[in-house]
Amino acid sequence: MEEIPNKSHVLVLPFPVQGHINPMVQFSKRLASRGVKVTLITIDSISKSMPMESNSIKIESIPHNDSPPDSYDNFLEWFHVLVSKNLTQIVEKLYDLEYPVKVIVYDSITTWAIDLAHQLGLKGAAFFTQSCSLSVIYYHMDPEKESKVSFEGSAVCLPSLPLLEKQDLPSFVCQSDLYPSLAKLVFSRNINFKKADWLLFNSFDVLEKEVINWLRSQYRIKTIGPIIPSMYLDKRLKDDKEYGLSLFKPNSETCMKWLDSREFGSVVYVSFGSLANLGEQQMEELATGLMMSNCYFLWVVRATEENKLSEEFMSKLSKKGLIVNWCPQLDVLAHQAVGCFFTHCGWNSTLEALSLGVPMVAMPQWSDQPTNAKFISDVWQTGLRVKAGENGVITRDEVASSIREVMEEEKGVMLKKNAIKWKQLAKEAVDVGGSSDKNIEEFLSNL
Ligand SMILES: O=c1ccn([C@@H]2O[C@H](COP(=O)(O)OP(=O)(O)O[C@H]3O[C@H](CO)[C@@H](O)[C@H](O)[C@H]3O)[C@@H](O)[C@H]2O)c(=O)[nH]1
Repeated sequence: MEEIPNKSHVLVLPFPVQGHINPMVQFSKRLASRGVKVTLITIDSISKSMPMESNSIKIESIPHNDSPPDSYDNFLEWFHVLVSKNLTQIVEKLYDLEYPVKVIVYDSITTWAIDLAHQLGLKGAAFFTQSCSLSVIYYHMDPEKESKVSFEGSAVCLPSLPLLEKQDLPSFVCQSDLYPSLAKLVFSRNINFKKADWLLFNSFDVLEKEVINWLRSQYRIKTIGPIIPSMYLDKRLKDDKEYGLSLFKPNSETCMKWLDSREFGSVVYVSFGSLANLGEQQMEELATGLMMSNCYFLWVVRATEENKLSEEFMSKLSKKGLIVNWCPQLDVLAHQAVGCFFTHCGWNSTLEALSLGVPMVAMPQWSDQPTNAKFISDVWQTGLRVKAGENGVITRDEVASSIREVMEEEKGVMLKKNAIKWKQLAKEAVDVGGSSDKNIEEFLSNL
């Protein structure tokens, strides 16, 4: 029987930072591959600096005269104002009888988008760029909630989650005084549970089974991940090798050439994502620890962080390592020379490592990363977590010994075995008929 085309038009509105753009652009491509029309809404400073490399989705870019503010909080407010001013006009411009705009898929952090969607007579789907576990923690520990759970003892027990110690909790829970307005904003994501028409999570059922079951018992959530370019997992979308909208320019050729000349499983790939800033002392310990591990390493140090590397380290670098400002991370993780990923545990990096079967050394920094590290080390058992010294700094010895444990010791063999198991399960989730695939299908058929 011939399939009836789904003549819907979906608008996708990511919060414009790399870790949020990647999964939402990728989700857009997944939808477009099923015949719906998809328009990604972003801002000029993003679309102009890096033209989109996908012709399956259209871009609607909002012009702005001023530069986006540097601080995260101010940026969010600035983005809110800009979108509010322009959204009606964009929706009117996209008016099409044959492919009517039906829904806005918005970043769960921009909770105001659900009201805008509803005012325009559209549905709103909140897209969560972090794990389901995070949402359950935020749900129970929301300071505004009357029956909130507070962290007092040495550990907290929340429904469906493993026992969480202080070091496993998101930074906004333990250090809310450190980032008060950002913390408020993070917890305000809970509004999505009340208002959104759909709740879409970049995760997959078996990965966070208990947590997802608990969330499902309360809300109609849909898991649609891991949402990474098709060529690395299910290979269903032809030529889908990159997310497509990179805010940093990767040194692809240098990285791949360097990796090609290394032996199987001999390289540690090190990256802290697009936002983290390590202190100078921590950079020094990390740099020395990498040298001491005696393994080859490919380290992404963003241009703004490079001045933290000492001359002494740089003078010895070429014997063991390569530093680049940005790399094609998926290609790197998929390379046979890479034996482990030394990571800050951003949710995308975590999912990418799981999907490509790469064991990890977890060195979380803030936000959701400590909880992701807990799952990596204790639940999925695909990595080790470094232990901080008394002043909170991870020492050179700790860096070197953790790497050696994953790269050379018996424990590393077990971690690799588990990593391969998760790779297979991730593939099954997104393959035709898999749990995430079915959820995307269902989302579209109910538009
Ligand atoms: O050299 C690099 C380094 C990273 N990446 C990509 O950039 C993304 C980074 O995302 P993520 O690992 O999630 O880290 P952050 O950029 O730090 O992401 C922010 O957003 C995530 C999703 O909300 C959160 O989980 C993180 O804690 C938060 O810091 C990934 O897709 C990587 O593949 C590259 O392509 N090249």
